[in-house]
Order: sequence, then structure tokens, then C-alpha cells
Amino acid sequence: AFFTACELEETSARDCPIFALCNPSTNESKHRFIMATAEASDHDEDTSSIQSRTENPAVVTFKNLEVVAKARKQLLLKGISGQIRGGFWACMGPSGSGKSTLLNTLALRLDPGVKVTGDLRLNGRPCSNAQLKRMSGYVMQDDLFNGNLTCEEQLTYTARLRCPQDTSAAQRKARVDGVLRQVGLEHARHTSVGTPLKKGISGGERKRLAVAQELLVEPQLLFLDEPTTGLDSVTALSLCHTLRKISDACSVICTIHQPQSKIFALFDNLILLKAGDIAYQGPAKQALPFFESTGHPCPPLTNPADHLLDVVSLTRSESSHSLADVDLAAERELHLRFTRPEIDLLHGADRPQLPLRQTTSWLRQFSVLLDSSFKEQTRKTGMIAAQLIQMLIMAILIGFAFFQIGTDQMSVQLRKPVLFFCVINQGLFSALAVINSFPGKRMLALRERAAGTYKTSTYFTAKMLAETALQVILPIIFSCIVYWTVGLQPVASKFFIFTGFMILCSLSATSLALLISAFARTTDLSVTMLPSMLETFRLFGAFYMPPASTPAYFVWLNDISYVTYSYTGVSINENRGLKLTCTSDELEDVNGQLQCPIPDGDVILEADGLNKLSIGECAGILVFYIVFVRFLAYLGVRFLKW
Ligand SMILES: Nc1ncnc2c1ncn2[C@@H]1O[C@H](COP(=O)(O)OP(=O)(O)OP(=O)(O)O)[C@@H](O)[C@H]1O
Repeated sequence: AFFTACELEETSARDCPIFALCNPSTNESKHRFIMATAEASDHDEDTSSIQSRTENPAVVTFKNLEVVAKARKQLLLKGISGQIRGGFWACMGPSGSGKSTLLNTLALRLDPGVKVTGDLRLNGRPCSNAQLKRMSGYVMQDDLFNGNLTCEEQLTYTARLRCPQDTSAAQRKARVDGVLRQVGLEHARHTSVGTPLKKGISGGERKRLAVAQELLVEPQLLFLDEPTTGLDSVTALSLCHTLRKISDACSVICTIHQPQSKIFALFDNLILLKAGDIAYQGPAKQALPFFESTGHPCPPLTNPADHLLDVVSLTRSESSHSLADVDLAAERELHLRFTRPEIDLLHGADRPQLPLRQTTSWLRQFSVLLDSSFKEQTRKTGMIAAQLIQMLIMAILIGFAFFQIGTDQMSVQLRKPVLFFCVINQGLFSALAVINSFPGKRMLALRERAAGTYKTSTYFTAKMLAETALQVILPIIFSCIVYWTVGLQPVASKFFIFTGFMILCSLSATSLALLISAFARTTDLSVTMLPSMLETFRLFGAFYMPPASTPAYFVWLNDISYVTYSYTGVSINENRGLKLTCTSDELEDVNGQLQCPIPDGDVILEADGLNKLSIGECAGILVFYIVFVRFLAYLGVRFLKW
């Protein structure tokens, strides 16, 4: 009775969700009507059967679009053609059929590993990457945020970065409030997004926040890569209801795996892919009748989306059972029936050029990013506390293990390892902190760059500056404890120089960690590479193997190790002017004069070959090292896209 009621009133499928399940009693009559439309549309040159509720939608037209994976020469999209024009579009297909490839190709977010040929037009005109990203939004499958910011702060920073520079603070606030309302996130505006250590908004709310970010600048096209993945059915449906509402104002196209029937009923149009080719393209509601006409009726009470996926997942090996002939015939029929639409590449060319979003200046981007990075840093209280406690424990351990080493002959044996250990310690902890956090941030930066939000250079400079604060404060505290507990030379200038080297050492190690993260990309690979790099630099760090005794073929390792310059710097600082004492038993006769075996620090420096450079030269080399290695890391983030 319910089906009949829906049918009689000609209620749309989305208003009558159960109708979305295949209903044998209605298929036949509907079929006749829809096939007529489908047949008519076969000859419809401009694919006019496309369902659009969007006023003046942007028209994306693609013709003979071919995508080839360069390495394997594999055809990922097989010369497909179509048009996207307003409404809520779903791109469905079995896993590996090319959904993400198509979405990324249309959004011009191309993987460097693929080659694309064919025509792609926006409102009948060729469109550059810069143009498209200024008028479209793209929601990735893995939404990335600054987890320590609240939803409202996240959107406010994005609005400051993406809205035209002359937008007033009040206008931005109104826009942020508007999108929070639009995506149903008002209740969570003051909740932080969350980090692995601190629970924040839910998975569904994260997706909504990702959509809200894109809506801030009123895009004409919104691309979403599997927005419902990882969400429960109720949350997924609610998100799709929101997306459908959004599609009243802009074309929304998403890839989706296996939508429940209620979600399927929300789609206006469908692109169904099968092994890189389009098996169906057109109104979502006409998909079932179309496939029925090709010999694939939807079994009773089956989710239409499941049925469509079953049909396009048919393989010849699967069909080699008793129904083989029927299946093969049906598959052939499917190919014959779906005539590729005639695509008019110039469709929409008569419209005025779509307005481009203005970009913000470098300085504006820098100040917003610096502000948000500082805020993020100050909120990482757990992480900062852990680093502080770790540093305090190490400083106290070193301080009391080498407590007041004094100036006797024995102190020579203790002075070298304590100085070297301080250098190593400063490098290790700061480098580990960076290596664990940077790869995630790098992905966020790449996403924002792809969206045209900010430049890599602004992001990198702001982030470096914000993080340097912590990398400077911790070594200062460390130095204050260790220097006086160990009893190094009690001279103020020497204490400041020692502290300066601890800071330079910490910054050098973090620079190295940044470089590794920038090239290795993932935390796993970075964590694997960092220790071997640090160990190499420790081995060739002028302590175990003084420069004078380093084999000639390894001298270059000595030269590129930041440990060499840090250790040499603190050694010169500590040993210059150091007068060593000895007991009367230890006195030696040298040229008729009684003196200590090692009378002063200069003898130690000479014996270890550490007197080739001055303190200023060591500090200068470290400053150059920090700038150079960070510049290389920037190039890695800027140009490597793997
Ligand atoms: N850069 C690339 N190099 C080589 N092969 C690629 C590349 N990108 C995608 N592919 C291959 O293209 C095919 C389609 O991939 P795509 O990610 O588009 O599929 P999908 O339909 O989105 O799959 P899923 O639903 O599982 O995410 C897959 O076989 C994939 O391995």
C-alpha cells in the first residue's frame, strides 16, 4: 500500500525512501515511460536528460578523456565522454573501476604518475588548474585539520586565507556562521577538531567541517572523494542530505562506494564506471530501467546501488556457470544499449566567464598562518609538557652523573663525554618531535596548496618561525641546569656561548628531521631513516674519531655532520682558558720544570685536532647549515608530490 501511495502521488523517490528499493510491482509501467526517455536521450545531442536543480550551473564537459598510468602503461580511463551540469552527482563503480581517477581528473588534481589526454572544458572553455581551483572545492577522503583548533577557529582561519582580502572581519564572521548553519555544525562550533591524543568532533562532523571549509568561498563546483567512507549509515545519510541541499546552489559530484538505498535516492545523476569505462551516465532514477532493458532486472527488495554494482562487476569468469550464455548476452546488450552521448564541447560557452576567487597576498597568508601555528603550538600542552619533562629528566641525569667535574686530571676524561652527550641529546629529542608531527602537517599543506589557499613558502616560513620558539626555549632551560651542575667554566660569556651552541644544535637536528620528512613523506619511513642519519653524524662528529684520525675517504662525513661543528664549538668554548690541576704525585718533569701532564685545555684541543676552527666559524657554519637544510626541505615540500 505504501508503494502504491508513493506512486500515485508521483512522490519523488527521496521523499518516499522505501520506494528506493527495487519494487517489482512498479517496474514494468515505469520502465515503459523511462525507456522512452532513455531512447529519446540517445539522440539528444546535449545530454539534456541530466537532472539539474542548480540555477546557472557550471558546465564541466569532458570528451575522449583518456588517463594512462605512465609506469605500467595501464589505461585507467578509456576515452570517456560526458557532462556534469548542476545537481547532486554520484560516481559509482566497483573498487578499482576509476572513480577517484575520474574525480581527480575533472578536478585537475592530477597524479604526476599519470598522463591525461582528451578535452576538458569548463563552460565551453579550456580551464587552467589555477582557474578551476579558485572556483571549486575539493573534499578529500582523509580530511586533515589542525586538530588543536575549534571548528569555528578552523573556519575563521580558512576564511581569512581564502576570502578576498577586502572582506571585513564582520563579513567573514557572517560567512563562517552561515556555513556552520548550512552543514549543521553550529552545536560543535567551540569543540576542538581533535588529535590522536585528544578526542574532538566525531567522524561525521569532521566530514561536515571539511565541506564547510570548501563552502566558505561559495564554489560553483564541489568535488568529494568518498565522503561517506567510515561513517555509520545514519551519519552518512544525514551528510548526503546536506550535500543535496548544497547542490541547489552548486554542482556537487562525489565518488561513493556502495550507498544505501536512501542515499541512492538522493542523487540526481549517476556516472557508473566499469573498468575505466562509463557503463551508464544520466539521471540516477533512470539507471534501473536502463539496466533492466539490457537484461539485468533488479531483484525484488534489493538496494538499487547494490544491484547496479553487481551488474557492472560481472566478469566473464563469474559468468562461466549455468547462466553463462544469458550473462554474456546481457553484457553485450549493456554495451550496445549505452550509446556514448554526443558531447558538445562548447556547451555553456555563451555564458560570461565564471568569476574567479581572489587570492590573498603573501604577507596576509604569512600572518594568518603564523597566528594559527602559534595558537596550535600553545595548545599542544600535553606534547610540550612531555618534551619539557623529558628534557628536565635528561638535564638532571647528566648534571648529577657528571656533578662538579672540577679541573683535575681526571676531569679531562669526563669533560669530553659530557660535552658530546649534551650535543647529541639536544639533537635527538628535538629531531624526534619534528619527525613525528611534520609528515601529517605536510599533507595538510599540500592539500591547501592544491586548493589554492596558500603558497608552500608562506606555510613553511610561518611554521618554521612558530616552531622555532619551542626549539629555542628547551635548550636554554637544559643549558641552565646542566652547565652549572656539571661545573663547566664559571664564566658568564662561556655560559651564553654554550647555550647558543645548544640552540644551534637543536635547530640543526630539527632541520635534518625536516629534510628527511620532506623527502620520505610518511612518518614510518622518516622514523626509519632518521636514526641511521643521526648515528652517522654522531660517529663522524669529532668525538669518537677526532678529525685528525678520520680516514681520508670519510672526511666529507665529518664535514657535513652538524655534530662536528656543535661539539667543536662547545669544546673550544670550554677548553680555552681552562687551567687544569694535578696532585704532586702526578707532576711530570718537562724540560726541567715540574708541571701537570695536561696543564690546560689548549693541549686537549690540539691533541684532538679541534683547534682548526674558531668558535665564530663553528657557529657560522651551523647557521648556514640550518638555513641551507631548511631550504632543501622547503624544495622537497614544494616540488615533490609523491
Ligand atoms: N598513479 C597511478 N599509477 C598507477 N595506477 C594507478 C594510479 N592511480 C590509479 N591507478 C590504478 O587505477 C585503477 C583505478 O583507481 P581508482 O583509485 O581511480 O579506483 P576507484 O574506483 O576509486 O577504487 P576504490 O573504490 O577502491 O577507491 C586502480 O587499478 C589503480 O591501481
